[in-house]
Amino acid sequence: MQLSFTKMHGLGNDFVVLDCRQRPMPLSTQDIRALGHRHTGIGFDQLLSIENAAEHDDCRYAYGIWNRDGEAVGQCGNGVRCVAAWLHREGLLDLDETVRLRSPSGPVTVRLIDALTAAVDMGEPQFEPGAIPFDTPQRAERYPIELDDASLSVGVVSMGNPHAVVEVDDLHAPSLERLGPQLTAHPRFSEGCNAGFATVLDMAHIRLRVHERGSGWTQACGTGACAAMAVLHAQGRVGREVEVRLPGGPLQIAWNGPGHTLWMTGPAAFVFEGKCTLPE
Ligand SMILES: N[C@@H](CCC[C@H](N)C(=O)O)C(=O)O
Repeated sequence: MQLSFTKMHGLGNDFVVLDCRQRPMPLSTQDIRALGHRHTGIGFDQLLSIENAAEHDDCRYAYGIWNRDGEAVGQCGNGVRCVAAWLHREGLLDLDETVRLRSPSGPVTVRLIDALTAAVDMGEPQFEPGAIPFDTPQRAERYPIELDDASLSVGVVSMGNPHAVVEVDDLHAPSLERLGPQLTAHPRFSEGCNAGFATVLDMAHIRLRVHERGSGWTQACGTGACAAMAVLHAQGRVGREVEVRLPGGPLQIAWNGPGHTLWMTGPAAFVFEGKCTLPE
């Protein structure tokens, strides 16, 4: 099978983007794993498909998201900015036009500020444990979680995908290498979670690293940045407009609190166009 693709990234969170407007996404779970492999495939954190929206949908296009491990997921913040930039390059989305796109977890509203910068309405953060899903008898701002050799105090939220957010003093502590994978796979998250480790610099600046479910440590996680801002805002640790700096660079996040949707602004980049042949 011949495959044409676009390699893109958002702050180093890298994607293979497939144009699936004329045919359904052709890859199996095994194909995705093989293509995502950094040594024997193309290499990516997530695969994105760009699809036509269903008839009568008020969204102009739809997109699908798969982690490198082949599992389909609900949302990808860096990915949606890349989808918007790709649609613009194809002449399907104008600058400054506001468009709705259907993600696997529901519609998002996107506006391209320039050809490679998008502002995205990521919806309202969901703190209800059942929405994440997170196993707890009652909702709280922070939950104690026991790992093999550490006890963490964790905030949880869904941005269309599950996130845990932990405040830490040192983002480079060697222990995070162990804690990230353990938290991602903790049994209280029945579908796993994206584990964000955040340092609050002041009310408007956060530093963040995310160990992603299905992809491992990434250079940036857009929904992770939204989740960190939402959790830390709910805890009174940051204000309404925050720069979240990830290893790959900064995202701007704005949220007015419960009852409001959250906006993320950041870049998208094209890397190269490619073709590959998959073994039958
Ligand atoms: N990198 C993404 C998140 C991708 C999905 C995530 N790994 C999950 O399993 O939920 C982002 O930029 O948001």
